[in-house]
Amino acid sequence: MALLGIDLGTSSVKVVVQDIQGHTLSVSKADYAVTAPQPGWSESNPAEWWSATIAAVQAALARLSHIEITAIGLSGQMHGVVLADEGGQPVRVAMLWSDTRAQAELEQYHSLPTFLKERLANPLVPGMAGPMLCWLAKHEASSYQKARWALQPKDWLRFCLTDEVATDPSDASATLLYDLRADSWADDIIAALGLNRSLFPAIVPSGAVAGRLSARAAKALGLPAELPVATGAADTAAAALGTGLLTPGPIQLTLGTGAQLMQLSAEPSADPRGRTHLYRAADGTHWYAMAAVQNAGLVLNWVRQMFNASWDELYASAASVPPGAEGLLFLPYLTKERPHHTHSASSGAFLGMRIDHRREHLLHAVLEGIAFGIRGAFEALPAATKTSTLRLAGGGSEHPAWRQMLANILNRELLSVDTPAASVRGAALLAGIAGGIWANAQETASLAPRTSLMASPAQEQVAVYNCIYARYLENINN
Ligand SMILES: Nc1ncnc2c1ncn2[C@@H]1O[C@H](COP(=O)(O)OP(=O)(O)O)[C@@H](O)[C@H]1O
Ligand SMILES: O=C(CO)[C@@H](O)[C@H](O)COP(=O)(O)O
Repeated sequence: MALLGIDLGTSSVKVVVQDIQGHTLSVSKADYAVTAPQPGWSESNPAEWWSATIAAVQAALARLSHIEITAIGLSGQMHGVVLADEGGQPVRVAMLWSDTRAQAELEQYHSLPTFLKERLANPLVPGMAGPMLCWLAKHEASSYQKARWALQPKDWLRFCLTDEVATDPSDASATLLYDLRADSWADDIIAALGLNRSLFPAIVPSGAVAGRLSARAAKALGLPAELPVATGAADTAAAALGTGLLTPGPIQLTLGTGAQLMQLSAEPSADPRGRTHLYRAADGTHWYAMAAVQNAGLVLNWVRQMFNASWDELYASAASVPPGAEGLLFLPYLTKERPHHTHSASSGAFLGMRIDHRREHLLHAVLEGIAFGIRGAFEALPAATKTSTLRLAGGGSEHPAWRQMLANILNRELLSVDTPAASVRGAALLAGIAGGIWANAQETASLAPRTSLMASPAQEQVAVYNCIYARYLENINN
């Protein structure tokens, strides 16, 4: 008996086959493109998601012989929107969380009555399904009208697997179309924005069976038809479940194309300063506060392309150049950042460049700039000052020199969670709940991966970084 987890990330799809004791039997991944056809736009082609999923599932299964998959679970990048027709065909490419074209449409949100805005319990940012649908309705009315469904990425993928449409609370709550108190689509807000309510699917618990693998999808993946497919969860929520984070307290930092700092809460308490998000967790009982960083791995991807640098070269610069890159400071605002600070730079910059700076200074400064951005987000979480340790997860957290830089800049101990990919492990656990292995998320607690100390802040560097961080804050506030 084994479980199949699929995580539809921003840069790649990850697949895991896991046994019911929580051991990883096989992993695979397949990449796809994120494109920016115009400044501020961020899109992916769902057809590439589907072909990458087929390739990754086939590759994961090919490494195993005689494996019997009991159920499939999903997780995925959050906030974006796929407009699909009745049969699930996308009517245009997907718009992603890093897309900022709907900035002007936020005005529609700002003009909602306060009692309605309060139900959203979240800061208003453009890269969420709600504002992006307002943009589509206004600027691409033909696609908007052709659409039968407006889906989050992993919900579209499940549609391909099962021919059934659904979403779950963790993804629905991250659309700016959800009432966090009532735990349902915010019908009156959807109506006030002039959006069509019937675009949004039923909300089904993350660990419920949302459909069964269709004969067509089964043939493509090389699996038996009729396997139960769990509704699944948003990637940050799935990462908490996958790392065994099932109670309020610890703060977890997930580094991927974006970076997220999250902490579970027992109550749906919105951030009164409007700096951090509040969403539903994957366990069906908690909420979580999240400070999300747009400019994390996507800036690493950009700098690698610009400088034609390998991952090793990029990370080697963390140790080969002294803290502060000898006066060079990078502001990582390549896309509009989420509102952790009252002000933030509206574009990226290298500041303090001199003739003696070499390529590795630029690479090093980029790593530092991203880490300063993560520190800003961390400090926006109300519990940050009480926390001396952070749990670290995600595909962008693997290099020791980068982890050490993060520990020094955040001035926190970093714990590693012993799992190759947290979100996809969460997806596999949700498959287990849908498949009847566990009754609920709490029952997976005994499978939690081990944590161990991975990096401690070096105090002499912490002091240096505190000064450079002050310079960073001054510059982003200008
Ligand atoms: N050595 C590395 N190989 C691949 N990606 C890396 C590496 N180091 C950092 N990254 C970053 O991590 C991201 C991939 O992490 P992952 O958790 O798979 O993200 P996602 O879910 O966004 O696809 C990439 O966008 C990249 O910026
Ligand atoms: O935007 C957020 C959270 O607000 C991310 O959770 C995205 O969902 C992307 O995650 P990765 O694909 O970078 O892991």
